[in-house]
Amino acid sequence: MFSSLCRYNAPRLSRMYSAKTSATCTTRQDPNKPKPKTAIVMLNMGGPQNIDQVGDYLLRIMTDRDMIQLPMQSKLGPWIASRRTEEVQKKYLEIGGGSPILKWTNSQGMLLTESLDKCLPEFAPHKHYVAFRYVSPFTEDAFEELEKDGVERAVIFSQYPQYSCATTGSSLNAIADHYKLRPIPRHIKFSMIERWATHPLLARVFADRIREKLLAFDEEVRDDVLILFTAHSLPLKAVSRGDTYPHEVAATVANTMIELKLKNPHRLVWQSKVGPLPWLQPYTDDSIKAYAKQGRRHIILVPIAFVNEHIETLHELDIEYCHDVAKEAGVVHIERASTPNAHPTFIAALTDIVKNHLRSGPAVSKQFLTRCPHCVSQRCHKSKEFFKSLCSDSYNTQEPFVPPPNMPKVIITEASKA
Ligand SMILES: C=CC1=C(C)c2cc3[nH]c(cc4nc(cc5[nH]c(cc1n2)c(C)c5CCC(=O)O)C(CCC(=O)O)=C4C)c(C)c3C=C
Ligand code: FES
Ligand SMILES: [Fe+2]
Repeated sequence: MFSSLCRYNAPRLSRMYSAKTSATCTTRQDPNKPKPKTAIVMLNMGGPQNIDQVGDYLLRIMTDRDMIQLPMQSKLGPWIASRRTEEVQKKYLEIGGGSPILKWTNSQGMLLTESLDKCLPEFAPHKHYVAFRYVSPFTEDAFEELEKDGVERAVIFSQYPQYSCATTGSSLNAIADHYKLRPIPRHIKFSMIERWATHPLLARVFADRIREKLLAFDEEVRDDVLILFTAHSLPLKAVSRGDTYPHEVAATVANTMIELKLKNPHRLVWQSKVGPLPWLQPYTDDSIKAYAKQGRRHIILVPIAFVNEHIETLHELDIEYCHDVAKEAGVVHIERASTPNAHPTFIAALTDIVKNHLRSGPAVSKQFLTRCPHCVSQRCHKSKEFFKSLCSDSYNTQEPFVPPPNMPKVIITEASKA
């Protein structure tokens, strides 16, 4: 049974976006909205909205030295990008013509700010700004827009739950670069949420997503289904440098298993390697094949480092692994857990994270200010100094993080079901 692919309808993009998309494209048009007081800047890498954007998107990724360091990068990066373009364009065509990441980020932003307006009236009105690293709406545009809107405070909120210097770190460096070229708006109080891998409601939403799919298995095998958590891999060079991403992903996995309260076996495996250098293993496709050989033929794949659907889930997991690889390996039944998307518990998680942050900070965490043990990048050093100064007026940067006393209360509103 290869039902993930059959049952899942890849969301079709309702319209093609122009080259430059507003950072607040779904909220900007409303003239009745009051002037925002608090900006929620949602950092992510972004994905191409149509296949014409794929070439430039890949070029930006492969030439970003925060993302990956290649030998002779100025030549090898563009070469890998152009060699990959046609193949990646085909994949985007197979999932509806582009990445749904903008659609999901906007839905999450709208639901989050609605919910914040209700529970934090002292900071309202809140407005979300989408800040993508490699495609429009770009990070720089989001900051220009929030300055124009005249906000009083801005929360820089990474949408990667687990921090990596390659992903969130790269977006933050782009903000530091942006303000090298223009005056820093000192009247705005800036602060940052750069990681939230261990938030209890994140584990709860992943556990819900797994339970949804466990029900599709026959009762006799349900307790033995192998839960295969899968995350985007990372070059081994970055792991050896001390990037925190692998252990933060493992922490989300552990919390999810605790929340599930099930005795099913589980493992963490890695997907989406790019380029010639060695990356963190075991790879997801190899693991499916190897487990099938060992006789483990009932599997759920759980994308644990993505909060919304995109090419890595809709194509790599659903089409390549759940369908092609699993079928060939003789897997009897494989399912793929949905990503959080607009699940009400996920919106409650985002709300709780921002609420705790705005109420008790810190504006910038000590964890962020500490570099990887083997980091030699002056860019990282300068960017951390920049954020220390940018966020210093907002709260006491020395204030320790106070985790919520108990499991936060989940207030489920009539948020749209994913
Ligand atoms: C070049 C090196 C890359 C590193 C390191 C890397 C880390 C990394 N990426 C994500 C999340 C996503 N990556 C996505 C696509 C994507 N990633 C890379 C390269 C690296 N990623 C490329 C070249 C691409 C484009 C697609 C492809 O060519 O295969 C996406 C999908 C975006 C979308 O379609 O909407 C996500 C999400 C994480 C979490 C991560 C970890 C450190
Ligand atoms: S590479 Fe991690 S802080 Fe520089
Ligand atoms: Fe990636």
